[in-house]
Amino acid sequence: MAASHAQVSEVLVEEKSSVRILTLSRPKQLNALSFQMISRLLPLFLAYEEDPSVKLVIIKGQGRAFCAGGDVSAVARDIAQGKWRLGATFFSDEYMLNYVMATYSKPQVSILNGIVMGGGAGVSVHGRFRIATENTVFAMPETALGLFPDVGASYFLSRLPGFFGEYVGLTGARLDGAEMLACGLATHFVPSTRLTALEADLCRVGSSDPTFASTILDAYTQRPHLKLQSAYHRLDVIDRCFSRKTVEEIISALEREATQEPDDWMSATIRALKKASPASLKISLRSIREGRLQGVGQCLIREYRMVCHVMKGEISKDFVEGCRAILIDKDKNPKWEPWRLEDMKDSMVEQYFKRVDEEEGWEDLKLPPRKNLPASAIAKL
Ligand SMILES: CC(C)(COP(=O)(O)OP(=O)(O)OC[C@H]1O[C@@H](n2cnc3c(N)ncnc32)[C@H](O)[C@@H]1OP(=O)(O)O)[C@@H](O)C(=O)NCCC(=O)NCCSC(=O)/C=C/c1ccc(O)cc1
Repeated sequence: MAASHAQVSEVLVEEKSSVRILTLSRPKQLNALSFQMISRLLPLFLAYEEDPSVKLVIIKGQGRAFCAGGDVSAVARDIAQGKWRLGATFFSDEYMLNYVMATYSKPQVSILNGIVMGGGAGVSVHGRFRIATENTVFAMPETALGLFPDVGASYFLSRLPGFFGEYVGLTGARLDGAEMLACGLATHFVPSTRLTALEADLCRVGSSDPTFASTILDAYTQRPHLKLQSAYHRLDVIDRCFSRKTVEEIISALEREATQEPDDWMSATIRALKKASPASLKISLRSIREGRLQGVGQCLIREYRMVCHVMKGEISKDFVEGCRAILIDKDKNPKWEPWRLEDMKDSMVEQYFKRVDEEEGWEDLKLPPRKNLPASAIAKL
């Protein structure tokens, strides 16, 4: 099927010898992923995998963002009009793309020279090489939006050192390029002034064996210093608090630490948790914990069940409320339901992890078979 005008104009394609460069191009919306973008990226990635003349794929963003996430406002509109199944189609295609990237047989180089949030992490972190710069701002902000870290985040967050993934996923904390590199979300750090030269060098790669791209990237990478206030210096406190079994225990542990040694980081962390959707916090914690024991495909299948429940809104309607408060009315004052953590009962959390089976025609996410993959194609974190 021919690509539509929106598909073509929102993802720019350049062919440079054996390399394909894909540029996410909705700069005014910070390259938020539209349905058209996802449905263009997926067939392109599949075609490049089949094409022996393609050895490497570069993905980057136009303007000040790599990608600020899925286009939340479009989906919130659909849900408000009772069309949550349209959103489900968006997610199934998006997760499919995440899975293809996580199991991709050729190196994907993602250039993260700006904002990387939510769905933006999903189209980069699963790939082989992730290049951070001094402009990178990474976050998984979903709990502030009534959602949960999806796009395979329960896989990649649960693989971060200690309980850093729980910290990043529950609080929506922002990480800079140095922090992304330190925790493993990025594989390299390259100053933005060197990106043009790096891209030109990568275009000379003649093999899809990742060691060739790796040698080029190693020549450009730097070891940036973590800033003094970096959360990555707090791994001991993060592990002590975010390893707790429940969200309530995590907050109590942080509050105990704060009475002993109050500081700005501790207050900001507690504040972020208290402002987030209680329903989101509880399902996110369980999702990351389950992710620790699952492969990337299993994580995506489980997240798809969860996101369909979120969109159906039969347990909580926090996603529509979060979009209203953050992106539409921008009053930053969501009225969560339930409002208190203790009112989000285990039995309610449990429902998000079940099949949506009473729904006519609803099916679990079916991931495409991935055959004859080289050892380097396994999930990368
Ligand atoms: C911190 C940001 C990234 C930058 O702030 P800023 O520098 O002050 O810039 P603006 O907030 O003015 O953003 C510029 C424009 O981009 C738009 N935008 C900025 N992110 C977006 C965006 N994810 N979407 C749709 N317009 C956006 C934003 O609405 C605005 O549009 P406009 O008011 O018309 O100028 C800020 O935009 C922000 O918090 N964005 C939302 C980040 C976020 O929550 N990302 C989504 C995580 S959840 C996710 O990825 C999955 C979502 C999803 C859920 C269900 C689905 O079915 C499909 C997808």
